[in-house]
Amino acid sequence: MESPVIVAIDGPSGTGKSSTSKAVAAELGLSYLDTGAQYRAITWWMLSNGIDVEDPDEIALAATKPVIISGTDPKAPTITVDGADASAPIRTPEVTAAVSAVSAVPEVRRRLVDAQRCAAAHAAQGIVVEGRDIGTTVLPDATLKIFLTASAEARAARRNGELKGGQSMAATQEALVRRDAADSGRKTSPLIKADDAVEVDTTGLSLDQVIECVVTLIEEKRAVR
Ligand SMILES: Nc1ncnc2c1ncn2[C@@H]1O[C@H](COP(=O)(O)OP(=O)(O)O)[C@@H](O)[C@H]1O
Ligand SMILES: Nc1ccn([C@@H]2O[C@H](COP(=O)(O)OP(=O)(O)O)[C@@H](O)[C@H]2O)c(=O)n1
Repeated sequence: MESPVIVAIDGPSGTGKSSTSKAVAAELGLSYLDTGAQYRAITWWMLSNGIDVEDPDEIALAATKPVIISGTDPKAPTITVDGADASAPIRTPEVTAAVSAVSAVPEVRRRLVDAQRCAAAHAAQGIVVEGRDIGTTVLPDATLKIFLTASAEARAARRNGELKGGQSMAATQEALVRRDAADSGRKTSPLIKADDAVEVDTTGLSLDQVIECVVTLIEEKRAVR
């Protein structure tokens, strides 16, 4: 019996991790886990409960309090916090501005990484897990590791497209680069390409081309197992 395929897709903001991961998982009948949504969810809980997100000690003390549950159907992924749907509030600018600080706290990472590994272990058909540290820390033995990249300009343009012009391109790019730096520069599980990850620069590619590329890489891996 072939063991389930485990795919790790990491990379900075706006490279296409979520869009690609969901589409690839749906096409191949795999589960899907958005680990960024989990970090956003715990950040939203902290903000909603008056935790000072500039105080790592206060964050650490509260790290295990919220119950965070991710649904892994790529066609309809879900995330709840203490039983309530959190899919909308976790995408607000307030959460986006605070998530890197909360995510840098080891106690936060420890509880979420345990949950991520558990989800991967229970995905009978296999799973695509996207984030910042999946290939390096969460699932180092993944069947295939992809590291998506793109120019800061392309990523800002894509993000701005999503924000429906809520802020200038320059402001979006500046916020993106700042968060990338925070994620890459932190001590615990920094954003970095795993040595055995396949890098895909998506700058000049359409989303469909990226999806096709990743599906092909997975099928090639499966063929030699
Ligand atoms: N290669 C691409 N070309 C054009 N648009 C893209 C590409 N990849 C993703 N997008 C779009 O950019 C936005 C951000 O993509 P997303 O998958 O959320 O990136 P990430 O999860 O890496 O932040 C979405 O609107 C998505 O449809
Ligand atoms: N595996 C992960 C995933 C996200 N994160 C943190 O969560 C934030 C939001 O992740 P996200 O994937 O929702 O962000 P985008 O790439 O969609 O902009 C990141 O900027 C990181 O600070 C992390 O630390 N580790």
